[in-house]
Amino acid sequence: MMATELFAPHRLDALLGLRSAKVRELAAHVARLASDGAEIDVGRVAFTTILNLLSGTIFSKDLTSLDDHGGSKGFQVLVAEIMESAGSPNVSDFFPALARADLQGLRRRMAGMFARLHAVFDAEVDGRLRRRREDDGGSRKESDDFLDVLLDVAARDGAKAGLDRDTLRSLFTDLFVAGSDTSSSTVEWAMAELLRDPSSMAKAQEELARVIGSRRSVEESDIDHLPYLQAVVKETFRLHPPVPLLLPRQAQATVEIAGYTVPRGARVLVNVWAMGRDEGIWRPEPDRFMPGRFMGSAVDYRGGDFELLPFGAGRRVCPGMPLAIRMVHLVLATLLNRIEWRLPVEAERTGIDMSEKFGVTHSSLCYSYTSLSQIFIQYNRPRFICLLELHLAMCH
Ligand code: HEM
Repeated sequence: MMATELFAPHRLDALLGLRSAKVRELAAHVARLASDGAEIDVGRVAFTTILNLLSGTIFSKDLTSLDDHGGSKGFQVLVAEIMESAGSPNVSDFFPALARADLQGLRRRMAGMFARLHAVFDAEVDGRLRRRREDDGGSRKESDDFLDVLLDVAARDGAKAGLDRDTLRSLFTDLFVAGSDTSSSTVEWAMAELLRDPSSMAKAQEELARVIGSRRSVEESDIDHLPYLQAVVKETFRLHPPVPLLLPRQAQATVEIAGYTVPRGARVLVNVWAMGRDEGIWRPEPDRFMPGRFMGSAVDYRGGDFELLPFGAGRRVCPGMPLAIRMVHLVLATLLNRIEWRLPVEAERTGIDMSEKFGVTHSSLCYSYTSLSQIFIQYNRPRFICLLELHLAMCH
């Protein structure tokens, strides 16, 4: 259903105007901060914008705001907290016998956070059902967003559709948790890499100036005409895949792969982080950010080229990929279009801290025309490498 209904091109196209409005707000927000001489927290504005792009697509509504007034931050803070807890190493994953004891209290904390998140979703569903009842006995469509599609299917197929309240809650939770930090951290890594590499930054901005001209806002239809921007996104996925080990798999049968025996029932982690830096594949300088390596190359990230798999591949490939690709290019292009970025004096002197942090963490990277304060981003490299070696050692 995700592939055929929710993320189908016609559905995403139908909500194109809504996403366009969100990135226009982002452009205006950044311009306002810049004219005030304020610092711009790239991680925060990207995260907020992506959350609203998602909530627009799902509920036709903003669930947070770029401006800090009012209580609009609640939802954003909640999603960020869930990401952080979900990404924390959990002793129970490695010693299932201890799971019931919930030694770190993670399960208890997550349950509380999910209850708050579900209350937000319940309010959206209840409100929509009420309005649909008021409109022509429930037959009129409100907006063609994901919620309408799901309620239409539930109304048409009844219990057969399997879309009861619990399922809707889980589905929305999956979409927000899986779709927000992954997309916004990609934008943030791309900006960090471009700031460290002025010649790539200049190329991306020249291309935007050529293609977008004097228009203030970038549209999704422009993306096809921005090959260098696309190369920047590919190079960012190669070096900084937001899900570095994909989702765990379990071997259904004992198989031999590259000289290793993977026994039936073994849990297998695919280390796309290491694959993206494999010097046998990525020559020259696999650790260096060089978007130009993708210019004129047919290698793509949609699951067909096994050297670049930020969205996974096969039956469990990320279902949100069509939306993620649109959002990441759109937000990145909006931040780069007609804006001259510079690091703050201090960061200019010390360099950007590009170290990675364990967990699915809402990162914070601040820039302005004149300043950047800090950066802390995901995933601890050594830990992931150790984990993979441990698994291979266990399987061998
Ligand atoms: C740059 C952005 C994104 C990246 C890199 C990404 C990557 C991934 C990866 C690697 C997986 C696991 C696939 C596998 O193990 O083979 C996954 C699963 C998933 N993604 Fe994404 N994702 C992104 C954005 C999104 C968005 C925007 C949504 C929805 C709004 C989304 C929804 C999901 C869901 C629901 C799953 C779980 C699918 C399942 O259980 O099989 N993702 N994603």
